[in-house]
Amino acid sequence: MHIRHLNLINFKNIEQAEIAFSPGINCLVGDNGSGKTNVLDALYYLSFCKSYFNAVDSQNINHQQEFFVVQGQYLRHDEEEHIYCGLKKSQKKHFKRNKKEYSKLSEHIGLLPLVMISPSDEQLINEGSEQRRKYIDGVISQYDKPFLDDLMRYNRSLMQRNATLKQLKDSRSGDYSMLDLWDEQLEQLANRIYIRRVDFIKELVPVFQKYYAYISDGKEEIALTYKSHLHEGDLKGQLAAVRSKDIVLGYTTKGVHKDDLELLLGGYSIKKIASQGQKKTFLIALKLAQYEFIHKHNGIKPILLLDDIFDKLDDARSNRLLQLVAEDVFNQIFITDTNKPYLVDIVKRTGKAYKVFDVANGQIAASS
Ligand SMILES: Nc1ncnc2c1ncn2[C@@H]1O[C@H](COP(=O)(O)OP(=O)(O)OP(=O)(O)O)[C@@H](O)[C@H]1O
Repeated sequence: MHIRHLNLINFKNIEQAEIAFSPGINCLVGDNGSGKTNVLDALYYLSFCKSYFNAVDSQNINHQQEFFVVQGQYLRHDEEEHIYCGLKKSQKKHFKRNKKEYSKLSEHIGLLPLVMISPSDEQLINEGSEQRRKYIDGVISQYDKPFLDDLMRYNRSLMQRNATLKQLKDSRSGDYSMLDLWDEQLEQLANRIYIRRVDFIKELVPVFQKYYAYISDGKEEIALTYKSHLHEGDLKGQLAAVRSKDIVLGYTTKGVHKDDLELLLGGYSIKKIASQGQKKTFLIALKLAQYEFIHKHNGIKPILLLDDIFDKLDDARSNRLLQLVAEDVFNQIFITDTNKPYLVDIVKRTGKAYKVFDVANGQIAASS
C-alpha cells in the first residue's frame, strides 16, 4: 500500500499543494518552520482522521482561511482508494472513502496503516503514564475494534464509580449497592483490556529489543515492562479492599486506568538517566517494533513517516538506522530533514527509488 498523490488546501501553512509521491522514499527538505512536518501530519490525518500534533481540528486550518481540505489517492491491494478530509470552521469534519462519507470515523482506522516517528514522541518517556497507555491502546485499537469499545465502556463505568464515590464522600449518603455494580462491570472490562495489553507487550518487546540492540550496536541493556494492578490478581477483590480509601479520596485507585510501562536503561529510569540520543534510539526501536506488529496483524506494510530522524544520533547509529531503512521490511517512507545534501546522500545509498521535495514557506516543489 502506498500514497500516490496528496492534495492540500489551507492545511496549516500550506495554502495549496499537489504532490505526486514515489512508492519508495520521499524526502522533504527545507528550513525550520517551512512546512515539512505539516505534510507528514496531513498524511497522518488521512490514516487516523486527526492530527498527530494538534487535538483541536480547527487549529489545523490555515490561520487566514475558513476551511481545509486534505485528499489522498492511494494504491491498496492493487485498488485505487480516494480519501477525503474536509473541515470548515465551527462545522463537523467530513471524512470520505471513495466519495462515501463514513458514519463512524473509527471504521476508517486500520485501512491505511501508518507509523510516525517524531521528536514529539519524547513525551512517551518524559510525561505521565497516561501518554504510555494512550500509545499502547492506540496501537491495539488499530487492529482490534472490540478493544476500543471495551476501553470506552471501562472509562464510562470508571466515571460512574468515581461519581458514586464522590457522593458517598460529600454527603455520607449514597448507594453502596451501586458501587457493587460498577465494581462488577470494571472487573469484566478490565480483564479483557488487560489480556490484550499483556499480549501486545509480550509480542512487542522482543522486536523492540532487537531493533534497539541493532541501532545501538548491542552496547546498552534496555528493558520495557508492563505494570498493572491486575498482575496482583482479580480487580474486584482489589476494589473491595480499597473501597473505604477510595471513598475518602473520591476516586478509584485500582484498575487498568493506572497501568504503565516501565522503561529502563541499564536498570535505571530512562527518563532520568538516558542521553538524548539514547532516548531517540529507544523511541525509534519502539516505533519500528510497532511497525512490524501492525504489519503482522493487518497484513499491510504501514507507511513510515520519519520526522527529523537523524537529529541527535551519532554517525554510527544513523548508519545502522539507514541500513534498516534500506531493508525490504519497509515499504513507502517519508523523511524530513533541513540538510538536503546530507539527506539525499543518505537516501541514495539505500539504492531504493526516491523523490526529493523542496519545502519553503508552505510551498512544496519536486526537486530537479
Ligand atoms: N493553522 C496554521 N496556519 C498557518 N500556519 C500554521 C498553522 N499551524 C502551523 N503553522 C505554521 O507551520 C509552520 C511549522 O511547520 P512545520 O512544523 O511543518 O515545520 P518544519 O518544516 O517541519 O520545521 P522543523 O525543521 O523546524 O521541524 C510554522 O511556521 C507554523 O507557524
